[in-house]
Amino acid sequence: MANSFINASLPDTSDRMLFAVPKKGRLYDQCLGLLSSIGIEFNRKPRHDIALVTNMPIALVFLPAADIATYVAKGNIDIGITGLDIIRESQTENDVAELLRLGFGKCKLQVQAPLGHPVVSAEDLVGKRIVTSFINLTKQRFAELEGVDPEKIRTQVRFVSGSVEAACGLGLADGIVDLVESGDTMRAAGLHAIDTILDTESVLITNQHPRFPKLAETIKKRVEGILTARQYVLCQYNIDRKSLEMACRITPGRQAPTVTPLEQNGWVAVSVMVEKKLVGDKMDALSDIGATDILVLNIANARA
Ligand SMILES: Nc1ncnc2c1ncn2[C@@H]1O[C@H](COP(=O)(O)OP(=O)(O)OP(=O)(O)O)[C@@H](O)[C@H]1O
Ligand SMILES: O=P(O)(O)OC[C@H]1O[C@H](OP(=O)(O)OP(=O)(O)O)[C@H](O)[C@@H]1O
Repeated sequence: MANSFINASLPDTSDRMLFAVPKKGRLYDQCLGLLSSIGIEFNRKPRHDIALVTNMPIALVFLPAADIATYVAKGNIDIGITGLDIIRESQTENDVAELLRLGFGKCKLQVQAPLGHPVVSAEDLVGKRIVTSFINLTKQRFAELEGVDPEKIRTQVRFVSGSVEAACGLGLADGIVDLVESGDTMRAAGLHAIDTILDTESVLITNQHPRFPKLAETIKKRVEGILTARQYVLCQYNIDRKSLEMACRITPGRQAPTVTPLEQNGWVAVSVMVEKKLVGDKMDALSDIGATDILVLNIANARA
């Protein structure tokens, strides 16, 4: 059960859903962008980690991404955004409900070793020294490799809180486990990836028993609408009715295309949602079967 913040210098959050957002780091900008696109308005005073939303009964709580899953799991926070890696590392997956994958903060948790060394697979690091911020996931992976329980592994797994990639160069580790997106940080440290433990991205989570289930559902639907709008475009074109069946096979839409008769005899106008990443191919194919006036429009928001 979430507690309100009881402190005279803090705003009264007792009647508000507490929504945790990373206070800095890789997910921060994307989260603020998402909050703005779902219509959440707030004023955050400098150095304040709680901000009252002005147009919904919500209080935003800015927390380290690494702590958000734990707060949500324990019920101190009702809903939040964090990384899948953090949920798994904090072993809270059974205590939080994953509402939506958000499509940003995508990266891999990988075992890495110095280039030019004989270590070419994670098995080669069994019994050696590993440094990481992801102690639990690392121990689980080496437990699998060693065929024992995580607390019985021979591999020495040591925690550092950041700049993990420096550990091998400084002589503290034979290998590391850390997040990799572009691979630039890894390569700059003279490392290469030898195993992937997890593919991660940011997720919207709630407590299993949220205090404000209707409001949490509203947030989920709004976010879903924005994700759909980001993923799809609206494609409009004209086509001879004789080719309509073929055109509908090319652009079946999410549900079905909208078809409107044109004044021009035997022709129809089609309006249909198309996945953004496929739109070039779809336009080529439509053009090949004689479609004309093919237009592609961005979708600002959507609701199923
Ligand atoms: N390079 C990256 N690309 C994409 N997502 C990332 C990347 N690095 C981290 N993330 C995601 O963002 C989350 C927060 O990581 P980030 O490095 O921003 O932490 P932080 O809050 O700044 O803390 P720290 O001070 O420990 O770095 C990670 O758990 C992961 O889900
Ligand atoms: O593959 P890349 O695109 O180079 O990204 C990977 C880096 O990003 C993260 O750190 P971040 O830069 O967020 O800072 P941190 O080391 O302080 O956590 C992660 O810990 C890696 O170091």
